[in-house]
Amino acid sequence: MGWRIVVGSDSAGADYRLAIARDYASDARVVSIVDLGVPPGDDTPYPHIAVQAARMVARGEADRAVLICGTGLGVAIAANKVAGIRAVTAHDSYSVERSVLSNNAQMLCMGQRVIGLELARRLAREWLDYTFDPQSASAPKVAAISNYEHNPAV
Ligand SMILES: O=C[C@H](O)[C@H](O)COP(=O)(O)O
Repeated sequence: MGWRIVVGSDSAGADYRLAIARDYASDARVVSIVDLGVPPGDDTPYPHIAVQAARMVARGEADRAVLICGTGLGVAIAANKVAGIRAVTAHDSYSVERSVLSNNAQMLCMGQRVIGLELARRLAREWLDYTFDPQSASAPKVAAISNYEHNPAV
């Protein structure tokens, strides 16, 4: 299987987003990349990019998304407003691994003002090594998250 990836950022994350998109363009595991922007200097607020990316993943038009902003926080908060989305901010290798194996997260968010470019590129690359195991002990916990989405009053 090849990954269908969407990338997006606000202006504060544009440089890292472009670098990661370039890496994915030469990664044999990636079959398609949609770049939602924005260019450096564009003042589009990060929630609009994050929700656009999240909706693409939720609709099944992309498998995974990488979002970059200044901290990686705002894009994750915004993306998680979309039903079915599990977006995480992760800046270390172990968290990136567990975000998939424990949480089945489809969206990785990082902060251009928080970590170095080479680490961000490495984490974006490592992230594609992992797939969630629906038979794992983590699966019922992820299902419990989804149940709160479907039954918010419970
Ligand atoms: O989480 C938000 C991001 O870091 C964004 O790039 C910058 O947001 P701010 O301009 O509101 O600090």
